[in-house]
Amino acid sequence: MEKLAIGLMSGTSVDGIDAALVRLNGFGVHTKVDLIDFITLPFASNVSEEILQCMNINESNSALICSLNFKLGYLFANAAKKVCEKASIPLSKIDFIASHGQTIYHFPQQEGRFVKSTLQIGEPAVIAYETGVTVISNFRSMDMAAGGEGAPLVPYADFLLYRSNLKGRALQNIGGIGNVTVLPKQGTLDDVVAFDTGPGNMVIDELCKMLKGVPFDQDGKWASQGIVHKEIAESWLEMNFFKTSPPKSTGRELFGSQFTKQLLQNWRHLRDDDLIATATYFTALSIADSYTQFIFPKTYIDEMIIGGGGGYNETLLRMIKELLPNITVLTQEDIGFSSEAKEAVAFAILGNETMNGMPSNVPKATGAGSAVILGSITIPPNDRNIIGGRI
Ligand SMILES: Nc1ncnc2c1ncn2[C@@H]1O[C@H](COP(=O)(O)OP(=O)(O)OP(=O)(O)O)[C@@H](O)[C@H]1O
Ligand SMILES: CC(=O)N[C@H]1[C@@H]2OC[C@@H](O2)[C@@H](O)[C@@H]1O[C@H](C)C(=O)O
Repeated sequence: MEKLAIGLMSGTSVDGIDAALVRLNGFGVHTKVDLIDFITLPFASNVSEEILQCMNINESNSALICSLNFKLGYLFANAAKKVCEKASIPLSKIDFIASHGQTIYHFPQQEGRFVKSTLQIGEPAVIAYETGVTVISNFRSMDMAAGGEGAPLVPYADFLLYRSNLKGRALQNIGGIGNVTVLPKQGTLDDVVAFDTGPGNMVIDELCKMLKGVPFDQDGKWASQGIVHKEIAESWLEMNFFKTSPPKSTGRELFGSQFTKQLLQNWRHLRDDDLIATATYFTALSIADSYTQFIFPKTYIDEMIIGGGGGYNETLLRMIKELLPNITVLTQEDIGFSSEAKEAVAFAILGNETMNGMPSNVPKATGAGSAVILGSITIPPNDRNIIGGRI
């Protein structure tokens, strides 16, 4: 049966809310998905600052998180309304909204008194009330309850959309964080491997903010003008995270502003453009090294397909191609999809699985003990039929 759904995503870059309006047919391996429309609503600078403050363990507090949860709920609801307006489709025609929310903190493993846990905020009751549409949210918690890291979750959608009988594929996302889904040629869901490769644009963005007063390195321009200090980037790769075998996930906790401040302190003698070039090479190297260590020994890869905003950084793309000369490196655009919309579409697909009672984590990717149905369902205020059988 055909369904209309909206996927909402706000990622680790904290640049804005992506909203993808999609048409879905079927579920599981029979899923067909068409992107009808897509928007990004950038965060006002005071909102992104507040989110970053909430994420910072030294600056956050419970009042801030309490308020931001609702504030983001309204912003997510607005993004859903706006994408419907753009597509001239009334909200009343939407079957469900799948909202990833904003990750505020992520402990993939226990750290001292902090137990393994993850928190995505953006109150689903507000989204359901404001739109009158059923909302699926809190996707990561059930995977973590089942022993997983709660991330990455997109691999399930990657398997449905990009598996191939002819080619081994690696879907490389370069958002704030980098993560890869490995789809062996003729593989089944059980053959899918996925993990976070390290920083995506996070360190580059931080350097651009601190050194240039701009949010990111547009098309990789600053990096293209700088000199790469390969030996310095290689020394950053000595961190334990890069040596750990998958499953593994990471975030701003490891590669956020603290990390970049430390780099600036240690390498302050380098020219600004050289630091940005070296950080860009660091991302490229961390991706290439992940493939060499953990993917190539087990799986033949024909092509890497890059998604996420990093796909627009031409210098980063060139460096990845140079470091991995034996595989074809493409972007989502090269194969007729959208780099920006990919994750929002993926969450609409995960929401569809939940509404059909299907598990959608990939235990090998997250480390969960079993495949589980993801998400919490929030019923809109006046929908009395939903428990009676529509789910
Ligand atoms: N034209 C461009 N040139 C260079 N970099 C760009 C460009 N457009 C976007 N980016 C980068 O992409 C980032 C946003 O990427 P994206 O929206 O995929 O991240 P995200 O979804 O927030 O992160 P994650 O996938 O880790 O959750 C920006 O912060 C910027 O660094
Ligand atoms: C905890 C969390 O929000 N993790 C994100 C983050 O951003 C990229 C990478 O780190 C990935 O692990 C994950 O997001 C994508 C959407 C995922 O779950 O597949």
